[in-house]
Amino acid sequence: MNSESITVSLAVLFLISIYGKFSLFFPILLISLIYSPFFKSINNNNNNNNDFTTVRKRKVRKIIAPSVKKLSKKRTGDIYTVSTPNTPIYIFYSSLTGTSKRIAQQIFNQFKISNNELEIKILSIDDDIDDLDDYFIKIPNGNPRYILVLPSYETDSPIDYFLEFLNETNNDFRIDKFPLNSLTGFTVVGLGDSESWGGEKEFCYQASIADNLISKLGGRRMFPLGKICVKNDFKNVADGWINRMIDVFNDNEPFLFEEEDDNDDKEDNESNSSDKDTDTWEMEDLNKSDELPDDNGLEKKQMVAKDSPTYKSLTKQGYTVVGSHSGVKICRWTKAALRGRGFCYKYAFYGINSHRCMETTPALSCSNKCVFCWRHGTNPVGTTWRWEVDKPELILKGALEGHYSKIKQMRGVPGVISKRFDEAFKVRHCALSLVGEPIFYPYINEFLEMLHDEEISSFLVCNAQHPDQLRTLSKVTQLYVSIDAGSKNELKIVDRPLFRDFWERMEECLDILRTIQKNQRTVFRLTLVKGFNMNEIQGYADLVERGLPSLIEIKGATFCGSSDGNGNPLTMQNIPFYEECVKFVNKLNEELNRRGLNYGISAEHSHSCCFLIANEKFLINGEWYTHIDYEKFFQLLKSGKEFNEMDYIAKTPKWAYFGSKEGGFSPDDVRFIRKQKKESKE
Ligand SMILES: Cc1cc2nc3c(=O)[nH]c(=O)nc-3n(C[C@H](O)[C@H](O)[C@H](O)COP(=O)(O)O)c2cc1C
Ligand code: SF4
Repeated sequence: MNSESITVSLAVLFLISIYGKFSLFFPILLISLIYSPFFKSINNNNNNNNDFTTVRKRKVRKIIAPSVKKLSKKRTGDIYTVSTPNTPIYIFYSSLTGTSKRIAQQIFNQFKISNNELEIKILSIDDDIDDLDDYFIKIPNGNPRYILVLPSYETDSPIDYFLEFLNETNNDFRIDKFPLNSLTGFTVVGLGDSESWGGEKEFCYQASIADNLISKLGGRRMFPLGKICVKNDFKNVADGWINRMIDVFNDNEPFLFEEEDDNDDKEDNESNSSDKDTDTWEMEDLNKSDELPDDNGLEKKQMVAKDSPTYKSLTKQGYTVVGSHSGVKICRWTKAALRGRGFCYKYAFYGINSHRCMETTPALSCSNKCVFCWRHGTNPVGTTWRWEVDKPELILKGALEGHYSKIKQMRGVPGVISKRFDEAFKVRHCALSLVGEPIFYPYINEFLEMLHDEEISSFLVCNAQHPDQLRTLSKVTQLYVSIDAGSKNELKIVDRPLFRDFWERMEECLDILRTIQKNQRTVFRLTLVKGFNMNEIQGYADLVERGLPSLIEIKGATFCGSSDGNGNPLTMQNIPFYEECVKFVNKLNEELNRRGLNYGISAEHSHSCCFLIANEKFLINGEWYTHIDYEKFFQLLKSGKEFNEMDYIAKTPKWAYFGSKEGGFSPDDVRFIRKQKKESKE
């Protein structure tokens, strides 16, 4: 306790003691408050000791790095020397606009030049690491050394998720309190812009938080946190930090590491406040923008703020960002249908008019990082909603405006059919499946109701990771869950889920489909990726048996860019051929029938390598009824009565049948094959 607090406390004590009968109670209360952890933490936060050899107070732990020697014990705790043999080095970085990636690469190259023998790896936290647990909970062998290169963004970015992960690990009682103890050591370098974000809690603030959290998780700081401004003598400062750091890492000189003792807590707390707070950073800084505080008193960021790199990346890819977390994009089938060049597979399977369909999402963030997803590295990820929330009215209005403005741009395109162009200005279908996870949006039910009020059908796709939201989801025209693999191992590889209990979550979602949501028209969507998820027929059949969906859509993955820097590791080798997909579909159908589950292959859209297996309740008198009577659906909704998926079925046209000569291509349209493709076919 410092002298000011003692003076204030004595004055307050004196005043209170003049109240006769409370004279004993208040002084006792005040004294206990002064010694309480709350007062202590306020007091401690005023101390900004940045000595990198000390760490925050914590329980004493077993030191398991082999090269740690106890030097002495003093009142504040034990002091160790940690020698730095040539253990492997891991350079982690996160980068939205490339600067941190370049610095990480420079560190990698310089280490290589200085010591060719060194085992050294460079990893993008966002793209190369499927599971953060593998590096920040279970540590790779050999007591490695970690170097983290982190930019700071006041707007939401993948770094927020990384910091959230470190913070959760720090608070998770199931996990070893000091998982980073087996590292030989670590250092962090932050990149930021001190001209625009010069405040103490702004400049490189996320690197500071990471540095603090890694230390709390048991990491031993081998070199002080670096903060480099990209606008201010950038090259010199960066070179200086990197050179000194590499010298220190290579010189094998032991460094000091101090740890606090938990035995004489009270005494230490009282007398050593000055060496407790190496960190002036608290978790509130994770969310430090000036937006509305949430229920926990934390401040919230926008998911995709207008000035963020994510916004730029999404708009460059043709998305219209609506509000701060929703998006709309005109689909290539919508354009094709406007030009009479064919409808998407949903026209063949369910009668969706592609030119009257809007593809949108009220939540651009996702809790997976699927290998076949067309989103590119910068997209927001998270397991909980940590952003500002936009109202459903704003989202629907903005999405329709964005969609119509893109339709308008099509007016001069050769071949646009005027009737379809007119119709396109009254959207009839909404595919909630663009990127991200629509069910994550806190007002998804209100949003659906608004769509239905406008007589817009809703096809909602979810990733089977949010059972709580699925349980309370209201009626949709068609409810999808993505089933991206038939086994836990494959699902982890394909979806790269953020949830640790991703498999159990998926199983729970399937149980919900079979029970609570049994009246919905449910669809499993399988995306086949060669070399990833095409073998586990038994596993897929188990999942079908568990969820009992009305329909199963099976689609060969489409190629959406190289693995070069966009977080998508697929190449053309992973895209299955039509015949390979047919083989898979036949096998799955046979397995379902073998188990006594009545499904049949009903339709196909060979053009996009897409197939439909349907429950045989949709096969009436030898004819398939997988199409939807949309009018009927809205009538039923308005009636307020209970209804199920069989109440709004319609007949499937023969040209959409599996094996038909049209292969699901609408006979009203003309198939257009791009010149290049045509030539290669010929
Ligand atoms: C939208 C936006 C927000 C930023 N916010 C901060 C900030 O809060 N603090 C800071 O020090 N730098 C901030 N910066 C600067 C970046 O951290 C800096 O440009 C960094 O080099 C980016 O690294 P990267 O290219 O690896 O993504 C911001 C930059 C942008 C574009
Ligand atoms: S259903 Fe999907 S693919 Fe078909 S038009 Fe709509 S958004 Fe495009």
